[in-house]
Amino acid sequence: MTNPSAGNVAGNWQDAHFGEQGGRLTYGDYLQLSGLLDAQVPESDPAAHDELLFITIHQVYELWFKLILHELTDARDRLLVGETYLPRVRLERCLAIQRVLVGQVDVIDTMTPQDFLRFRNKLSPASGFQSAQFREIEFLSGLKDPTYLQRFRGLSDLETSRLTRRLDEPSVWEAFLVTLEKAGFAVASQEDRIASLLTISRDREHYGPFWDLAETMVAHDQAWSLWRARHVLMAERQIGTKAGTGGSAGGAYLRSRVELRFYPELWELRSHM
Ligand code: HEM
Ligand SMILES: N[C@@H](CC(=O)c1ccccc1NC=O)C(=O)O
Repeated sequence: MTNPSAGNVAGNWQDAHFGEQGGRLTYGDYLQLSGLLDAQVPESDPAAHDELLFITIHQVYELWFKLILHELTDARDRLLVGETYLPRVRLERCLAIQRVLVGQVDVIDTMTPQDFLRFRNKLSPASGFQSAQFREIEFLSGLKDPTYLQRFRGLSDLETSRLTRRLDEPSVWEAFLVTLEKAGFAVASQEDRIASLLTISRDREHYGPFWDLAETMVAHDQAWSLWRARHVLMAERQIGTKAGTGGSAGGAYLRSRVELRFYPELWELRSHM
């Protein structure tokens, strides 16, 4: 049996010229696709087949990095005024994105070392070490490393000013401490902070929002380390023990970075429970 209203829906859809109801905005304009899809420019000539994959995956990473910065900045700003609910929501979104960041390594793993070597020599001295947004995420999360600005001299003026700003402004960790302080917890010394966090951990009925927030921060931290660990395997699968295009020892350098933490005191807390 036919459904008369279904026929109407189809008829209305055609009559209305769906997507052309008089407005001028199109999908392509809204998403600036002409610029976006024009921005994959291989260095190899003739182009090595897998270079498009390599460029695309890095661009996708940088877009997700931009969104993570947007979320973390808002989480930090809200923590500074004592909020806990939306900061946790923002961090949960970062976490979902970070799982995607780890998952999409599978796409790079479809490239063989032979195919990577067809264009790798064109990349030097560039490397992921130069990703300013990656470093901004680290600074904003809580892992501030002022020596990065000296170690990497090829930053653009804009990148330098953004990174300097991230070093100067409060990190998510510093803002978390502001929130705890506003709620009456002592945060001046590491001893104070561990004691405060222990109090929170022992009375979740009372301090649930603080506990949940701290756990989401641990998850954000953990997911970043998982990406680092996955990146070591990605790199060694491609280049073994060779030095990196960026001038580091390669896999050995990357492995030394896996143990870095955004929130060492939240991990330390576990030992005191
Ligand atoms: C074929 C795949 C890849 C290889 C072989 C590789 C290799 C390396 C190596 C050897 C380094 C150390 C710096 C150097 O001396 O070059 C490095 C750093 C880095 N790479 Fe990759 N990488 C790959 C893919 C990616 C992807 C897809 C991303 C995503 C953005 C990325 C992001 C980074 C970042 C952020 C660093 C700096 C890490 C730090 O200083 O803690 N890499 N990579
Ligand atoms: N550092 C890598 C090359 C590489 O992966 C790369 C090169 C240019 C821009 C981004 C890169 N991605 C991560 O390091 C290598 O040594 O093979």
